[in-house]
Amino acid sequence: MTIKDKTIYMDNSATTPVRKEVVEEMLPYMTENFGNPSSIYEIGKISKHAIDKARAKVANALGAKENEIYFTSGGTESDNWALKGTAFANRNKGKHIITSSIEHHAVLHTCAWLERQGFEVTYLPVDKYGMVSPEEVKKAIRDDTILISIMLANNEIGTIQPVEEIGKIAKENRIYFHTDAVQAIGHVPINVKKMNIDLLSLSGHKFEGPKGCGALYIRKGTKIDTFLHGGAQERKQRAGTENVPSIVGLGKAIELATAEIEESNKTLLELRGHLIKGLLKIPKTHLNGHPTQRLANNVNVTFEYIEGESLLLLLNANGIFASTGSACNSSSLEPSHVLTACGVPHEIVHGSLRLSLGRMNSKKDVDRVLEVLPEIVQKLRNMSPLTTKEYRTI
Ligand SMILES: Cc1ncc(COP(=O)(O)O)c(C=O)c1O
Ligand code: FES
Repeated sequence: MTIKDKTIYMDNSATTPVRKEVVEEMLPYMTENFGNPSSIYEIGKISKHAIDKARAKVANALGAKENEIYFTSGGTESDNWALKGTAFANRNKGKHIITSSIEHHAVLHTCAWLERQGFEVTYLPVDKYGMVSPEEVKKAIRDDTILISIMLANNEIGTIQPVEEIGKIAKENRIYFHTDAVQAIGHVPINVKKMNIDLLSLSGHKFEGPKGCGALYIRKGTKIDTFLHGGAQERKQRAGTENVPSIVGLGKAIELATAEIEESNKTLLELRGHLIKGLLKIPKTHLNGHPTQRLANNVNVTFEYIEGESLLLLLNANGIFASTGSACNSSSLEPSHVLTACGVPHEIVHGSLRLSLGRMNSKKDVDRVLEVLPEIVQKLRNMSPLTTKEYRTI
């Protein structure tokens, strides 16, 4: 399906379109510069040089050194590598890991697997805004804690965690600190040194780069096992012929996204404010996530009495693309683990809607959503047996 002029894409937390400037940089690496970066002849060297350039751009965006950046196949691989790699490399020191109950499944399912391998995991609760308390992190630390993994920003509700404080606690206790920054790139300024981050995951397709390409920052000196075994690529840490075009694209995308953070947040905050204000005019509607400590592009609301999936179908029929929660969850009928952890009551958790804004969205799009949504919500409420009399129009 192509995105036609009249459709409105408001699911930028699921993925983003690849930006024109990024595509242009990528193209030569799919055509004339197709060499294998491990080859020593000219077109091989061109590819190798392009990867080095992209690595420098990622390092620059994070305040890291170039030799601390490793390219991967995306956020999921980076999270898996960070957690499994540090857990096994440090198991002589301990077997305890601390994380939160609202992490992405790339972290939560990896933790569950690690538990089956004999590690022990503490899943910290969050407050009603989805915030992890640094005090709770401190209290959860044991003598055998080897890793703390807390995401920078949540993919469903956009809550931004006090990562700098948590990083400081980890450092004081000589525990490795990993953060999943997949949703934060291009929205939250990052400096891994200042924030005391030892490992950081990112993914190209969330900031107008290509899909299937990401990176893991590993602070120099971190004890971590190799995740993919094979050839000597990525300084022998991550085997496999590099995805050169995508790496080049990721480099360009992170460069642009980081340079434009301030300007982009200013625009997005205005749109977000307008959207939230309009949505909360619909009766029995609640904002999920933190009122201020949230990603500038994230809106997540719950409408009482209705069911998110039907809402999405009717929005889709009106050319509006959105999500009920996280992308992978939309095919399962399980209630969102994030909203559940925030204490959203079971009866209404299914009535949630995530609208995530992007550079393509304008005030006109927001106005259109605000024109269409109240009617859809009312239509569904009229159909639902749960709706009380005062919220029905027929
Ligand atoms: C917070 C977070 N972590 C990890 C991932 C997984 O990234 P990828 O799709 O690149 O595997 C996502 C994507 O949905 C995400 O939002
Ligand atoms: S499993 Fe992918 S969004 Fe949760």
